[in-house]
Amino acid sequence: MTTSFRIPLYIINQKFSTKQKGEKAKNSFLKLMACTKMTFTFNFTSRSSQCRSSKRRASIFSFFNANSLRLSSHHSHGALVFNNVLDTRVSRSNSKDKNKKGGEYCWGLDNEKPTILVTEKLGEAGLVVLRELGHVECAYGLSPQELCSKILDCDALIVRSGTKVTREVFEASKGRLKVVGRAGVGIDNVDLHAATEFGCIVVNAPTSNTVAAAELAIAHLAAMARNVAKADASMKAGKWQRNKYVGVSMVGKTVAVMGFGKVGTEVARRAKALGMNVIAHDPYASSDRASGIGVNLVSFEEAISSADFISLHMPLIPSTDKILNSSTFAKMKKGVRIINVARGGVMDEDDMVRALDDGIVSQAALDVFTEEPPPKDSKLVQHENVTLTPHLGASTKEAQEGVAIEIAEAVVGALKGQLSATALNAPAVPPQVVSELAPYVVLAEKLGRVAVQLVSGGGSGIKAVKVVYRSGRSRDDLDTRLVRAMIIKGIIEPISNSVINLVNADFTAKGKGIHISEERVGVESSPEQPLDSIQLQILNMGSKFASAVSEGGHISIEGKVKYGTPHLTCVGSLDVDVSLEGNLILYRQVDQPGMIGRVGSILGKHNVNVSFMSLGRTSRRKMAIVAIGVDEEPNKEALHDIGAVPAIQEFVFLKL
Ligand SMILES: NC(=O)c1ccc[n+]([C@@H]2O[C@H](COP(=O)([O-])OP(=O)(O)OC[C@H]3O[C@@H](n4cnc5c(N)ncnc54)[C@H](O)[C@@H]3O)[C@@H](O)[C@H]2O)c1
Ligand SMILES: O=C(O)[C@H](O)COP(=O)(O)O
Repeated sequence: MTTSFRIPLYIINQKFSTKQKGEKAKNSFLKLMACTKMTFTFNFTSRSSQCRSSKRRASIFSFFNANSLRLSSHHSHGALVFNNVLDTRVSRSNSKDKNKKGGEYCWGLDNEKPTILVTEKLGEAGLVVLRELGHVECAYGLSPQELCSKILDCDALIVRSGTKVTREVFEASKGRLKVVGRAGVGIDNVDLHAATEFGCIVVNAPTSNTVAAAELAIAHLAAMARNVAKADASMKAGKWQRNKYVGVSMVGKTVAVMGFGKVGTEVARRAKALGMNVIAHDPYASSDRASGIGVNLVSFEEAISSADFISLHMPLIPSTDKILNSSTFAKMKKGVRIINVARGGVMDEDDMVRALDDGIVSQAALDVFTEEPPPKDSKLVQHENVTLTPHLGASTKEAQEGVAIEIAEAVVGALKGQLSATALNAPAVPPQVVSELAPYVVLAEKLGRVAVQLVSGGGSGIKAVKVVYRSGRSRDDLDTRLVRAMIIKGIIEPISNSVINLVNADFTAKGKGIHISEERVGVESSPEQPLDSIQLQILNMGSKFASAVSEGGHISIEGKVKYGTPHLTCVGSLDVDVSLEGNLILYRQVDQPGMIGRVGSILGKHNVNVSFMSLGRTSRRKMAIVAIGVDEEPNKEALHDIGAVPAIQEFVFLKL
């Protein structure tokens, strides 16, 4: 059931700052209806239980909180600060709602619902979440060519393990694809590198199928030990072969869990409960965590050579590709039994057939294969000592319901510009960090834009950028990744056709040969605010506005956040104070009376509205830098007239 209610908001320069949840959160919203200025529409879906819908309401509420969402009557500023990070927008809706009064806004991407393509079966609960936000198209069994042609019209793609999301898919999307959601854990079918390059965030659903996969591993282990599948087939063939299918006991046997992550840990717990001696190998797991559940972490060699059963639970990555091969099989105990519910690629399947034929491996139980489905005549598939399931590890009703919701919420969050905790190619920035850095993110991008326009001959030759953060916070209490990404966006976007976001910022800067260095300078300021100022230096480049070059010889500008808005506070070595909004004229003049009136009247004559003005000077009647904010872009004649004022020695017009 979907309930929909409209929440008018009147929130000016004020943060939501409550931790209320559920009904309380709803009531808070409703109270705000009393002082309506604008109408915002949110759809809350009430699923199986009240708890679920409360959770959803609370999550939307915390979304506001997390993004320091301040909606003012200027709708352009109503766009979430975070839009700058992943490039989604909250914009004026084309709603045909007859009851609407005044401007109505709703979540959306440039006035349109996003299109979400689902290429493999996804639980209905997930589809419901997705449909709240966008158009959902389920198209199963697409060929690579069909996927490439469809992707052009899609903002998000949701896959399981059966869809190969290759570089070609990202290329074909021509930048429209903003998020790939993997409804499950393994992302070996997604070209992460290409996704990052194209600024597409990849999220997965890592937790919901853990138990299902562990249960299948244990089911395979027990069924293999007791010949369940073979005995079943034999009986169905009309036989009664009690002596032929004598199995082996599990109690007291050693099982080596290879990969002590989420699934491996759950397998270990269950194997312990079966009375098995559990050892594990995982180069990255902590021995404390292992010993906490009675598991001994051992080396790879020890694990494979001492185990009666080996259960594989590592990801398929270059270092695990064919990690089981003829040389490792040779080190195993004769008669070892192997279970693989991880990925087919972690073992060499031809070598496995040989190890089975040689009796090194007495039995294998496999859920995953190098090629899925494997060829029908595969020797491995046909081997009498191999038991198979068609990649069913995650296939329980419960896991699929959980995975569907988990991935749908991650994809919806990413489409709204939120960073997902399960993002695989973007830094996981905690919501509170996003929240407090929100105004600095805007400042950072504006500083980048200003700086690049000050470079003479365009900014394409920029090779080195230095960012100096002044902060009253302790050294390890400042996460600059968001801010750095937005500086890169500000510098690169005006001089290229790249679209930069948090996913691809560092990658793009590197690709363009721009080295970004960062420095932290401790200052006496309230640790409440994460940053006192951001200074941006473009190194080793000439400037078209010589006054922007600092004593150190670099183009240098500095900015601060004041009253929640970004301000330019220093150009070169001179202090100014202008709000970074609209467009900016910077000029250097001889400090003398009448200059402000003179320039002001030129702008007035050309119908250019001045929004603010600031002057910084070396000393009385010497030299001054003036920054003038203008709402409109002055025409050539106006700029010429300003340049012709005798006391103005140089000037530059900057678009923010
Ligand atoms: N068959 C299925 O349907 C199914 C279901 C869920 C997960 N899986 C697969 O199971 C595997 C594990 O999933 P998870 O959720 O536990 O992932 P996870 O990331 O929680 O755990 C993987 C573990 O492997 C470890 N590892 C990395 N390199 C290793 C190496 N060389 N040797 C040993 N360990 C190594 C990692 O440190 C990590 O602890 C993945 O391949 C996943 O795709 C399959
Ligand atoms: O990595 C996973 O999550 C599992 O292999 C499940 O894959 P599936 O979604 O294709 O069932």
